[in-house]
Amino acid sequence: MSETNVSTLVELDQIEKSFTKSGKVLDDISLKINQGDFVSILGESGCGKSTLLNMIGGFQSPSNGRLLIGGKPVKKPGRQAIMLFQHYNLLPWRTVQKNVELGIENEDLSAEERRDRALAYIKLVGLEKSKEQFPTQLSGGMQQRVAIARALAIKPEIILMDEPFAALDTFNRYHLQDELLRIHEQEQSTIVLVTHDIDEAVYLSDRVIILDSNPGRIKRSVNVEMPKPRDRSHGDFQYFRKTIFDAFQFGQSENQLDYHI
Ligand SMILES: Nc1ncnc2c1ncn2[C@@H]1O[C@H](COP(=O)(O)OP(=O)(O)OP(=O)(O)O)[C@@H](O)[C@H]1O
Repeated sequence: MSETNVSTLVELDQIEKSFTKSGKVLDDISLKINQGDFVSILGESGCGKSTLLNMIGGFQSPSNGRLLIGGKPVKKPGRQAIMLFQHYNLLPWRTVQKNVELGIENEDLSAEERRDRALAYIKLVGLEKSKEQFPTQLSGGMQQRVAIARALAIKPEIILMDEPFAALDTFNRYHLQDELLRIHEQEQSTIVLVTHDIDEAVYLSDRVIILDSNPGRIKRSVNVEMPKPRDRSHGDFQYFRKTIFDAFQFGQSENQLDYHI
């Protein structure tokens, strides 16, 4: 295998993951993610997408293989990779401002520096007017924006997203996808997104990794070579959707598919 170069942020080399009860869940996963990449992982339910994300985040260890972030083995969760979930995990008794400050309370910052940094990311996600509100006063889309601001304030090297927009209605989901693209461009973040939504993967990603099941292996990697922001009605967009859809359809009857297209 080649040496990790400057732009490679995450490197998985022949990763396997087995659980005592479930047996081998992931097999022979080799993948490089460059700094600033937006990579989506698509696959059937239970194929190991969350397990893969958890390993990159240091929440679980590979059974075999090598997993490096910035050239160093991932041994435990840390600030290098932050996970965002479908449920926003905000503290209901804290305001937006205080929720965003939460992740940086252990950092060596004065109260003013902490407040200013949190506020900068609250502004970035367009919630400045809501900074003194509590989570229950916000829509689901706004709560997810708070969670995104909280993750960004930590300045992680990589943001891991496990179906972050699945709980939102279509309108809010499209809106948040556009926000995420803007943030990705502005912050040059590295993002790994697990999704069931082919349209979402094509709209957002530089690369879509399609996993097989039992055990989860990389079936196909598709580079979505289209400028952003993307037009969902463009022929090239349809082409990438179809390419990915066909990769799933192979060997399956249509009624087994559980994907939004
Ligand atoms: N801690 C664990 N102990 C035992 N088995 C586990 C554990 N975590 C995950 N698994 C098993 O590993 C397999 C992959 O689970 P995982 O949650 O990674 O799949 P997924 O692709 O994210 O699924 P979904 O799309 O439904 O969220 C499943 O069979 C699951 O039961």
